[in-house]
Amino acid sequence: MMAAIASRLQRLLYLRKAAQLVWRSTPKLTLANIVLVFLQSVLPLASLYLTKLIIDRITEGISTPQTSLQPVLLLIAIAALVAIIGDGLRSLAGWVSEAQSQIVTDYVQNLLHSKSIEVDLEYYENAQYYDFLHQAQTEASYRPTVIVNRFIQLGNSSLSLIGIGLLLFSFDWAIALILIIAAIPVFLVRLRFSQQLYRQWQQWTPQERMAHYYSTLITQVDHAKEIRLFDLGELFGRRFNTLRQAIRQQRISLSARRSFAESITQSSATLAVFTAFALMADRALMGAITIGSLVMYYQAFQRGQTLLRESLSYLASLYENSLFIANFYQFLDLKPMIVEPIKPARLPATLEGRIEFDRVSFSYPRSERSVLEQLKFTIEPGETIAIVGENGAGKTTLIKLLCRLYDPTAGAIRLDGIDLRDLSPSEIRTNISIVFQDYAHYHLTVQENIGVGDIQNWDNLAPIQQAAQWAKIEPTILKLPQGYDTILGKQFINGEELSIGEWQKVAIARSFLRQNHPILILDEPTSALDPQAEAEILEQLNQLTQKRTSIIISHRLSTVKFADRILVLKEGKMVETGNHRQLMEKSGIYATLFNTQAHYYR
Ligand SMILES: Nc1ncnc2c1ncn2[C@@H]1O[C@H](COP(=O)(O)OP(=O)(O)OP(=O)(O)O)[C@@H](O)[C@H]1O
Repeated sequence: MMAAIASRLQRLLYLRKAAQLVWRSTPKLTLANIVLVFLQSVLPLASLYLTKLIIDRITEGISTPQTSLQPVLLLIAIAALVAIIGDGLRSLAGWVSEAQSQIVTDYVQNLLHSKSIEVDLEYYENAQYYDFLHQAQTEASYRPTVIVNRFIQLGNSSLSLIGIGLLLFSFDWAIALILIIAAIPVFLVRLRFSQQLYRQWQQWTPQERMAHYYSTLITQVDHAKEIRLFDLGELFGRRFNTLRQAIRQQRISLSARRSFAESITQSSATLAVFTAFALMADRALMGAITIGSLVMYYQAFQRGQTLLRESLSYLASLYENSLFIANFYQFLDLKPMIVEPIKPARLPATLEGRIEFDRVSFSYPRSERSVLEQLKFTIEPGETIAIVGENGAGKTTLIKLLCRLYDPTAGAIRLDGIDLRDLSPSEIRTNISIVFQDYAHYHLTVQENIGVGDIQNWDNLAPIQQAAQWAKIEPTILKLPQGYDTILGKQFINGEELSIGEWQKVAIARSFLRQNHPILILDEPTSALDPQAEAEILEQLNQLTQKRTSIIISHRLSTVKFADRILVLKEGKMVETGNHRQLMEKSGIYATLFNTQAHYYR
């Protein structure tokens, strides 16, 4: 009971927040919207009154011969002017509301983007996060504008309703009561179906996302080759249809039930109008009211009914929107675990680059499995360390911890003696230059693709050209139609596709751009390169890593052979350490791996 009340109050709070959001993003247009809707609600009252005056003048004129047409024409002209102004205001209001919703949509999208950047990497490995994101993306872009419009419309229709209600009450309270009673069932039906729609929508989200996933598998370039070669199109298409069919059927069935319930309540409301009409006709026949008044009261009753229905429907819509907007605010409330300490420690102005793993253990969130166990080693400034080990040994995970994308479950990682958890994540990351195993392909120009490695200077072509030369990709770039200005990838017009190895060289160039960063991390940097390119880049690396602390992960033992020290990981534990010669003499895991690889090259 208390929980239900708390959740209702929370929803009211979300409505307020949504209204504030719209106000913050478009104050002028919101004000214009309020004024326009207000004016639009006053005009119908004026035209009602004008209709009464016109009819009364005509009936008077019929009974009094030789009455001039002029006063009636004047009234008709005023009524026409009011109608024209009404049309103009409606068009203007349409434009204002469109402009407002465009701005709010982009504003909301920006909030979603900021939160997506802020949350931990861990959220991206969590299906519930994607459900949240999907719900926020599909609903939040337009709901805040709808909420504000509903508030304004509710305010206005309530104002008009008060006017019409007073008019009807002054005529006959029973008629006013009929008006109210007839509207209540329509309102209750709307509330009930809003709740059902929301509940079902929450259940649909994972299925909708999965259907969307199958659709992207079929339509996106990433899988286009395999879809054709393995003939997967029909299978994925079928799965998409099965999911969509289930959702569609539930939607259609809910919509049918809603329409049926609405038609019943609506018919009773229509019956009420005619009952009221009969009562009014009786009064007119008894001579208690003029024909003009009959028309006015009847129109007032009809208008009052529309207004009341609208007001209640705006209320129901506010309720429905409060349900749907809740997910957006819950998404915005997600808290990153990897945060800036309240008083971050500062790294020395010139970082030495000593890295210390002090009995570091790690399990991924929501997983019992230990990925790293009691890792203890120190990398001295300027040292080049290689990490080897079979697939799944924990090499990339170790790097993710070092970049503070995750925090260790136990133990500590220190940079120049300072625990990473005491440092601001951005300060750690600005000292590291890295090539990830699954580096990104940006469908941007070549210059931008390399420039993202040092975003403060990405306009500066000279260092980018230098990095491209070191990564041995410049000859390829110069052959592209627009050189460094060529867009890479085929997503956009005039885009040029590179080979996988060429893309990898672009990623390497990106990391070379940060040549002043004291720590260099390369996770499988040359996996797609031909032996010649690999040798050239390794040679370059040797020069660039002279004074930097460097970590290289590679399965190609020829790549790691030259490292100062090699760490061998097995199932998250460090099982051997030493330089190439020492490890070969030891005849352990490393020596076996090296000899196996060498055997295949002989
Ligand atoms: N995001 C994740 N959530 C849960 N488990 C993960 C995640 N990423 C990796 N793992 C698990 O952690 C273990 C270590 O993975 P990691 O990527 O560090 O291995 P690796 O040594 O780099 O392997 P490879 O040589 O194949 O690149 C694997 O068993 C993997 O299943």
